[in-house]
Amino acid sequence: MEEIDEELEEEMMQQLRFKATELLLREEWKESIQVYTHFISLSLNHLSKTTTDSDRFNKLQKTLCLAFSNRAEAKSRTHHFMESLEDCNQALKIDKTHFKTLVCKGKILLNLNQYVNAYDCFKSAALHDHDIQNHNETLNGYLDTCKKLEYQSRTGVFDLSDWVLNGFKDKTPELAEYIGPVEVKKSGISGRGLFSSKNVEAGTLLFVTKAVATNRGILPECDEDSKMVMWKDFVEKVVDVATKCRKTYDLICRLSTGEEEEMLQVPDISLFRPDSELSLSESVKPEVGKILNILDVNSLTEEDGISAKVLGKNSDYYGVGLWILASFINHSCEPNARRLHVGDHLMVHASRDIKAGEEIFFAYFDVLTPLKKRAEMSKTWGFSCECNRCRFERDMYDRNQGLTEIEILLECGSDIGNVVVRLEEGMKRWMLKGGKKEKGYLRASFWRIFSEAYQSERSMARWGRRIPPAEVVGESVAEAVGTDERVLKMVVEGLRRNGASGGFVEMEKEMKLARNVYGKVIKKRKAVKALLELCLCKPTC
Ligand SMILES: C[S@@+](CC[C@H](N)C(=O)[O-])C[C@H]1O[C@@H](n2cnc3c(N)ncnc32)[C@H](O)[C@@H]1O
Repeated sequence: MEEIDEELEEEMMQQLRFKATELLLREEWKESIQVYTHFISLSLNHLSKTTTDSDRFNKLQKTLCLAFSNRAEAKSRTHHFMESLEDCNQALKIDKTHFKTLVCKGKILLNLNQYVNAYDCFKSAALHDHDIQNHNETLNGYLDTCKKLEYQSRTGVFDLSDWVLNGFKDKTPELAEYIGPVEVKKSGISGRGLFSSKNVEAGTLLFVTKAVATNRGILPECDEDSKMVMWKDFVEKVVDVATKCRKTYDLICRLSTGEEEEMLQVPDISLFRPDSELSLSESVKPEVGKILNILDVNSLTEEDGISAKVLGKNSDYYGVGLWILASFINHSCEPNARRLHVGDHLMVHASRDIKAGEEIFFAYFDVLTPLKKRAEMSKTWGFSCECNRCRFERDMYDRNQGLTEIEILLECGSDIGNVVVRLEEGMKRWMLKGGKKEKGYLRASFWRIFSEAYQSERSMARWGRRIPPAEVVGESVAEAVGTDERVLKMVVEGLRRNGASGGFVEMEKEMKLARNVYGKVIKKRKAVKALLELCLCKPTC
């Protein structure tokens, strides 16, 4: 009787195994996971009873190892990386040289930014490869990738030059996660902030981090409905990742919901390092409401990130994402850092020199806009900006009528050149002592009129002699509130228009400014020049 039962059970296991393999081959991952789970549970039960017959025992162990390995593959395809890793470990417990499992585990570890551990897995796979000819190339590719990413994440040496020089036609470069000279500390602005732990020069890479999730698309004409659909999909993606990875969920939960920021804990920077402890605990049921609040406060859009428009994307492109470490950066209307989106990675670099202990800020929204507009924008983020620039400008509006008069002139449709002259002359009167930085602030706030005036031959013919050259205005803005592509374009066009371009000093000036905008991750001079030319072709916003 027992024998018949056993036979039946074996036959059933055989059928389950065939079915699971078939589903795996058809890439029906979820279904295949289910069948493998059933098979594994029966096999484990069977194995516990098969202790005397060593041949049968070994055969069963072998099929069990393969089942764990295949289920790991299916789980990794559905992004259940932690569970997949557990299955790999189970398979390797049975056979630590199991080629397929070693490769699968290597790929998961690579995905989880565990470059050294991934390298060890691929190396071990290469040692136990029975089909050297077929696998060599793939394995060598993985080994090279691990080495390259480990080097990047250790040294912070990244170079996107070749990609740029190829016109962004190659596939997006592979990037490691990297944490440079930064730490999270209590901020004088609100809650926590990210701070520089060293003196760094403009252009220096501060960190590179991969998105928890992103959602991208082409949205013509600011289509709000489609934006909503994209947002909903994005939220679902974040919840999905949080459900599948406890570590990510724990990190997300450390982010601000915008309320009671002073009570929030300051996390140690080591928590964000790619090699920080992985927790293999089972998946969690995230609090969706909490995640929603966190996403409201911390998601970044790519539409204003330079890569959206420069690095190969068109202007209708809209992308939204959550990058955890970047979420500790507070906003300033005179930022000292910029972000560059490359694929799902966010590269943050200093756009001005930053001293050790100084807080790092980037702009959450366009800061080349008047105070009123910036106040509206920060309100949508749920705060009122108290940066030096906002305080200075608020004080200016309170103290004298000059700026209000400038705004009235603009509203009345006065000649742009005339308004620029009024502003320039007003600034001489209002800022009796130098006020170089303050001039830069106001020029940044009235950026639009400067930019329109320089574009208008009529205005320049009439008012040009009383308007400072474009490069002077651009440089003062860059110094006061930092650079962006529009500032770069204004300076370079100004230099070229005045015939001042081409000399060594001017060339160096252009290159330095471009490095501040794009960061030192574009190493080759030729690539910086290519970006510069691309930026000059774009219409002035
Ligand atoms: C992405 S988080 C920045 C990190 C945050 N301070 C924290 O402790 O997690 C955005 C939130 O920080 C605060 N914040 C950022 N910049 C600010 C600023 N310039 N002034 C006031 N609050 C700011 C606001 O509460 C905003 O909702």
